[in-house]
Amino acid sequence: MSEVLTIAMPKGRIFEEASDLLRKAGYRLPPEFDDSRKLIIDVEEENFRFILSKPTDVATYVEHGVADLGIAGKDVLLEEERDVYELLDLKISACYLAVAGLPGTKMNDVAPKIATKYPNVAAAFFREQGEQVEIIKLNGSIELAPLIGLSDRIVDIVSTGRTLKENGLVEYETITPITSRLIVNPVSYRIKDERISEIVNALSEVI
Ligand SMILES: Nc1ncnc2c1ncn2[C@@H]1O[C@H](COP(=O)(O)OP(=O)(O)OP(=O)(O)O)[C@@H](O)[C@H]1O
Ligand SMILES: O=P(O)(O)OC[C@H]1O[C@H](OP(=O)(O)OP(=O)(O)O)[C@H](O)[C@@H]1O
Repeated sequence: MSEVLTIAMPKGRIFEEASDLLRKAGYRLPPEFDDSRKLIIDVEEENFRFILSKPTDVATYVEHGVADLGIAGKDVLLEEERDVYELLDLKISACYLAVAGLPGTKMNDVAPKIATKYPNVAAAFFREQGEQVEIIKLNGSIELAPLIGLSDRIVDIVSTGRTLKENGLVEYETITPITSRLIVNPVSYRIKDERISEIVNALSEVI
């Protein structure tokens, strides 16, 4: 019998598409998987242990080795630069990071304010553009910031564009496209390489 692999799955938006992909790749996940408040789900037939976590915490579990594998948004990986390897672009939960703001506005000449959930990505983007900005970290409802005068611009995820539109904001620049990635703990990758390669191959077939 092969060893158990622990996989950190993001709850929320990515969860359904990630489970569908695993099923398409031939893994039998129980119905409990889709409708449960349990945070640890053992799938004995496949020798998997799933841990269900906040999307932003997946890479933390993998970095610390309490999960061998994980599924995480590229946005989170760019923001946190965790010590994990990226094995596959799963091409699910596609969206992109963009700079947005009120239409027809210029950024303040001196230290324009940028509100975002992604302070590191935003700082790196404006640094590369040669702009000195002040980053304001928020945890959600980022689109509020320019509407109430907290910031000149936001850096946030855009998917359908509906949130920007309904709040009267426009996109100024695209930063980078985002999809979810399969990530691995570097030590697990070395010692559980056979099983991990098997999963990578099975998933590659259905991406
Ligand atoms: N429209 C979208 N808004 C936000 N994230 C999206 C969107 N479309 C795809 N994603 C992907 O889904 C991930 C976020 O999932 P979800 O929205 O469930 O988490 P969250 O609730 O924002 O995270 P947290 O619970 O930590 O605040 C992002 O990291 C990104 O990769
Ligand atoms: O382009 P759209 O399809 O409208 O999606 C983009 C919106 O979705 C996300 O917010 P989320 O729903 O996660 O809420 P939050 O503001 O609490 O982060 C993101 O931060 C945008 O606000």
